[in-house]
Amino acid sequence: WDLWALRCGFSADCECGFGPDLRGLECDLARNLVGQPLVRQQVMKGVREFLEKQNPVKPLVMSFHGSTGTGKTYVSSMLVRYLFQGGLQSPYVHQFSPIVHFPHAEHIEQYKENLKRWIQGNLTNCGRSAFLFDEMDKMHPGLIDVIIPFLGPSWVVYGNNYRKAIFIFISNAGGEQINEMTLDLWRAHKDREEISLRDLESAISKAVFENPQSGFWKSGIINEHLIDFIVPFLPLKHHHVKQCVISELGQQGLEVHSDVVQEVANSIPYFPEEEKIFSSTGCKTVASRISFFF
Ligand SMILES: Nc1ncnc2c1ncn2[C@@H]1O[C@H](COP(=O)(O)OP(=O)(O)OP(=O)(O)O)[C@@H](O)[C@H]1O
Repeated sequence: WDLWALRCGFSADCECGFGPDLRGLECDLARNLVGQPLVRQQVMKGVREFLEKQNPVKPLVMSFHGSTGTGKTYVSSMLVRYLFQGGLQSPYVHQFSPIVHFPHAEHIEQYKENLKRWIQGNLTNCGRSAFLFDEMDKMHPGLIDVIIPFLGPSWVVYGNNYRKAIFIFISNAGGEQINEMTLDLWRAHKDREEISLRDLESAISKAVFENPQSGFWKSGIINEHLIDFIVPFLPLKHHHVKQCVISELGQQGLEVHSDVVQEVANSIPYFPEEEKIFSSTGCKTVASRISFFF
């Protein structure tokens, strides 16, 4: 018996390699995701509520927003790892990156057709599929709206029930607004974690909808409220970066020396220019920087 067989043993859904381990996900997020309490809360709420329903009324649609290196890709891959056998390598988990899949603006009509067919084909193959759309801010505006029929509550689309699917959008759009609001809170001597989810959600929706550079520009996905959970990733502070350094040292099998931890964290740029409170690159460059200090 391997662990996966045990996890799947009693679940009818497991035929698509789908065997959710929500406890594992919750533990991993609590242990390893640094400085993102809203993310933990929103992701767990979203996935739990969705999976509790035998017959969900619509697919689960989550949109991750935040500036670079704050953990969006990290959380999305962790999430699919606890849902699908093989995680990102599962044949039922599909990733799209505009630079790779939709590079030329002049081919947008062809991309629309391909994307619609691709989603439809994969959902026909397995209703429990997951679709990850990376770098939504680099997506040509208008393209993403072809998937609207798959995101809503319709019973059937093109003859199939697609309401068990999971869609995740990832983007830097809205990151500036999140950082600005977090900074305002800091300036008001309030805790970073006191930030209001509701205020963030509306600032992010407005920012992505009104920005012509965003894949969600004037998108029906925003207008028709098809996103169930907007997940804001807050900028990380110096002590969060130190935690990333410690966990990266552990992963690389290196000894944790407090002076190295401090030096790596100090070597990263912080904003605003004067006060240097939040990391400009989150934890993104931590892994590559460690080698400079050994
Ligand atoms: N909040 C966090 N907690 C723990 N580790 C983190 C966190 N944020 C980032 N990291 C570390 O930094 C690496 C890079 O982060 P990640 O790729 O998730 O950033 P991102 O938000 O997707 O950035 P980008 O917008 O540039 O794609 C991760 O693989 C992880 O090791």
